[in-house]
Amino acid sequence: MLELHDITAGYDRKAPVVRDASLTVAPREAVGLLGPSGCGKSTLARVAALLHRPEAGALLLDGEHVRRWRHRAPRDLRTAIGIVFQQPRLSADPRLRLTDLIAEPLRATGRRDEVPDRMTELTSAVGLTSDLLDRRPHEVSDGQLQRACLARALVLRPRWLICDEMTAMLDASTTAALVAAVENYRAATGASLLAVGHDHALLRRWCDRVLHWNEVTGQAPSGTGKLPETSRLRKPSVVPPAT
Ligand SMILES: Nc1ncnc2c1ncn2[C@@H]1O[C@H](COP(=O)(O)OP(=O)(O)OP(=O)(O)O)[C@@H](O)[C@H]1O
Repeated sequence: MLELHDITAGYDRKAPVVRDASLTVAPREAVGLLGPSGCGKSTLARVAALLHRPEAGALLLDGEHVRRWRHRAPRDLRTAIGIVFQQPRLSADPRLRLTDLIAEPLRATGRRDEVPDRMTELTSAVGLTSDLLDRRPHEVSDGQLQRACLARALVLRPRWLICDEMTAMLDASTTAALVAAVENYRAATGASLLAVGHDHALLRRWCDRVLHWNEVTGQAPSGTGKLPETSRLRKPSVVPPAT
């Protein structure tokens, strides 16, 4: 279980961008988080991924209170969470070939011997062809680079996966491929998912439950006040190859 309780976080102590946000993601559950641009979704996602220390509130992972963030977070907790960001070019080291980008977390955690097997599994899982693996980020498309970023997020077999607007810049075919890759991974491992985004239709198809920012922060809903309904994704069984 991933639990965020009354999280307050931001970049200026006097003006936090997230105030009293709470949500939980149960084992094997896929939770979608919707909200207007700039409300603080990515900041909350980064708190959940142990990348941003909150000013107040509690994060529990399987009942264990997280007390340290970023490089101070315990390795077993850091490696239990995988995150994929919206803009692959900002999150991928431009000097690394895709093969090194994907394998880097294994090398950083002393698991080099797993690299060959994991590369074979993951490149097939995310639909990356072998000719792309020797290229650097500027030599591939956004969709191909995002596939590599997803493979990197999965390489340590995280128990929780956070997709922060993972498909916002991508076409429908690449979006379907990446969602299918995530769902195939979750079906095989039982991992949980927090998917942040703006696309109501996609999150409602993809996730077991969809929360609006108003619900997470306890603010009064704006507009009609009608909240998204829950429904399940009909999963594509084949990951289309990278284009
Ligand atoms: N590193 C930073 N330093 C200062 N302010 C930041 C930083 N990152 C984000 N912000 C601000 O915090 C607020 C929330 O940003 P955040 O990215 O969490 O929102 P979001 O809901 O994910 O937005 P979007 O849907 O547009 O991606 C915004 O006003 C943004 O300008």
